[in-house]
Amino acid sequence: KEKIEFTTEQQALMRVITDAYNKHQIPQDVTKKLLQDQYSTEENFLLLTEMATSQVQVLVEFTKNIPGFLSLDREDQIALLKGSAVEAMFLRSAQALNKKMPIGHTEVLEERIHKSGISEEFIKPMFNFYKSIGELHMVLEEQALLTTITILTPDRPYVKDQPAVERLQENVLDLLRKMCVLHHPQEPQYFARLLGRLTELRTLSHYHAEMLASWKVNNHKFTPLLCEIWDVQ
Ligand SMILES: O=C(c1ccccc1)c1ccc(-c2nc3ccccc3n2[C@H](C(=O)NC2CCCCC2)C2CCCCC2)cc1
Repeated sequence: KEKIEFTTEQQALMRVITDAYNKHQIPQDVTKKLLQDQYSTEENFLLLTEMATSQVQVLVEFTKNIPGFLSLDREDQIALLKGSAVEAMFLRSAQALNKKMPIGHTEVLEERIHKSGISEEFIKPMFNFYKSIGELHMVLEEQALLTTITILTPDRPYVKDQPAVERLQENVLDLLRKMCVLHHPQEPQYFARLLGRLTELRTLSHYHAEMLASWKVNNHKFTPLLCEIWDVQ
């Protein structure tokens, strides 16, 4: 059995990232709202744009707490945020769906999402992703580290100093690998499975602009922040 040792730096990194992940999350009221009422397609679209807008704001605050992020080139910081915002949104959505809820609530929530106005062709890949995240039973630290790794992806469009991002990402990858052995000792491939989800996530975000266009509403109105981040309008 491999003895897991964390260096002092790794312990500090884990704490900073976990605390920031906990602190910067929108109140899970989207699930409460969805469980309360059945909304029209228009209302659901508006709800998504509101939730996604506040989630981008929260993501910006979260990245400020990633050690080294603010020392990156300023334009690279923007490129990393822009490149990871949709993926971070789907990760948060997956966690919102897979959260422990009273009996029957998850089914109601899934039903409401199915009926929200999202076109059928995108429902399947989206729920496949949510299910594959749920099966991993990630602990909170793993969720926080996985989100950080997504943000610190060196090969996003327009990133100039990729090696600087790689160095930051490597530290977080090393820490996540150890956390996986610690929390899932019986599953030696767990770390690899976790990283495999990032490939699925990138595919989802690749189609996102097209997915939005297919949402059955007349005019797709977005906030200025979403127009920036989502490449829409
Ligand atoms: O961009 C999306 C898309 C996908 C396919 C086609 C077109 C757009 C696309 C993206 C997230 C979700 C999505 N999956 C969810 C899983 C569980 C709970 C809510 C979820 N949502 C939406 C949501 O508000 N997500 C929040 C979660 C916190 C972080 C910010 C985002 C609502 C919006 C009201 C209607 C029903 C779903 C649903 C959809």
